[in-house]
Amino acid sequence: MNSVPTFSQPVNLVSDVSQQGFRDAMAKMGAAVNIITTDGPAGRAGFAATAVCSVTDSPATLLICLNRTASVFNAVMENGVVCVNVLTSAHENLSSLFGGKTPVDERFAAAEWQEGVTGAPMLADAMVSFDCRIIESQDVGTHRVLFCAVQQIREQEADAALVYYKRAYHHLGA
Ligand SMILES: NC(=O)C1=CN([C@@H]2O[C@H](COP(=O)(O)OP(=O)(O)OC[C@H]3O[C@@H](n4cnc5c(N)ncnc54)[C@H](O)[C@@H]3O)[C@@H](O)[C@H]2O)C=CC1
Ligand SMILES: Cc1cc2nc3c(=O)[nH]c(=O)nc-3n(C[C@H](O)[C@H](O)[C@H](O)COP(=O)(O)O)c2cc1C
Repeated sequence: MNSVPTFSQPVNLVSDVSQQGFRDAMAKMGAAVNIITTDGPAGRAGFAATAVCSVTDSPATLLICLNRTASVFNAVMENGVVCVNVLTSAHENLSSLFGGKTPVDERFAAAEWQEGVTGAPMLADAMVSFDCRIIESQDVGTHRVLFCAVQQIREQEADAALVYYKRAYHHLGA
């Protein structure tokens, strides 16, 4: 079951750039690290993600690119809600847990969570959390692009952000 509308129009994927060439180039694009969580009828799940960006402020909307082979995929699509938890420098180990093959209960046991308005788990000490409802999605290659309407924002004070750059974690603003 899939509660989020998905546009099936194929996207032109022709490119002369190799997969490895693209990844090597993308490794030079530093990015904030996030833990994306969901909860609802399909259960709790979460994954680490750098492919997150702002779409528009009117109405407040984010996009997330989720690999369709990820273990969280069905839960995210069936629940139709996500919380984007932006990580601080204190969350390096947590990111590794949510980015690997770790069982879901072990991932969530490593931190404290609260419930946002959508029911998705909010990381208690995140830099900022965006609690969202998924309103549209589009498949592109291996990934599904999720368009997410922001329902609630919670911000907190933190010394430094967690950044992923050249295949390693860095602390920004420490
Ligand atoms: N957007 C994504 O799906 C990302 C997935 N990852 C996962 O973490 C693993 C380790 O990543 P790295 O240490 O950075 O080394 P890597 O060489 O596998 O990836 C380098 C960069 O390429 C991009 N990338 C990697 N896999 C991708 C994918 N399937 N689709 C689109 N972009 C992708 C990301 O920007 C990543 O930081 C990756 O192999 C992948 O499984 C990591 C970052 C982003
Ligand atoms: C730093 C980092 C960033 C990641 N960014 C993304 C991302 O933006 N989109 C995505 O689908 N997977 C991303 N991943 C991979 C997922 O977190 C996860 O490892 C992958 O979906 C496999 O998880 P599974 O074992 O639960 O299937 C990233 C992993 C790491 C370590």
